[in-house]
Amino acid sequence: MSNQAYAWSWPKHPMPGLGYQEIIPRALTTIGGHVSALSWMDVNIPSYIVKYDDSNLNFVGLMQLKMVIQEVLRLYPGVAFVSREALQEVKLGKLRIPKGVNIWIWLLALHQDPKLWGPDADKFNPGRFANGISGACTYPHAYAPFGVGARICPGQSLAMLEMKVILALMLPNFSFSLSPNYCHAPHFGLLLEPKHGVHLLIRKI
Ligand code: HEM
Repeated sequence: MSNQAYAWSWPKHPMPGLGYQEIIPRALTTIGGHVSALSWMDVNIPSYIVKYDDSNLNFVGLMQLKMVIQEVLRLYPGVAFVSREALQEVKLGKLRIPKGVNIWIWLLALHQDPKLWGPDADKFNPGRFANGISGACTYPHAYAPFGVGARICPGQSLAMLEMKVILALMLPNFSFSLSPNYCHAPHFGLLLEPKHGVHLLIRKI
């Protein structure tokens, strides 16, 4: 591939799969659309990622990449809600929940509540995770892209590792920006999906 820009469209995945099939294109779109917002890193995106042929692993880079993924999962949790059934009547604050009622916890609302995340709750700001999840929001359980409690996603560590590896291989070698054809339309199917697919311009670095 020469260093000219290529248009690329990541189609909607034909079958609902594990969340990262949606998260990787979403991460690239978010990164492509927010290159200036990443100036908090004070470095170019490609330079902070590990290169596998380097003998010195760049752990700071990996931490920052983790923060980028965490922020993408906050704004666009692939699994948009988790549900629980009340096995017995329970009181949550002033709310009485009868036995047998299904409760849907809508992660988009939880992840963008300014009372929990501050006034920039709707902004892409990976730096908020610099001191971990508890440093990013007032109530750590409010961050739940992998669910909560006993039924929390058992694949979360594998998923985070896979996303880091995939992005660490792509970002040092290609730059991404949004195509003028991109239409921002998060859509709730079984997963939170880009309704019209993902359109990116890719340039070999
Ligand atoms: C970005 C990727 C992923 C996301 C966002 C994600 C998210 C979730 C969420 C929100 C739940 C529901 C948790 C709850 O109800 O509290 C869940 C459950 C589950 N996930 Fe994932 N997941 C991902 C990747 C994976 C991977 C890679 C695996 C396996 C290799 C996996 C296996 C499972 C299983 C088996 C459950 C059901 C757990 C149970 O009900 O006890 N997930 N996931």
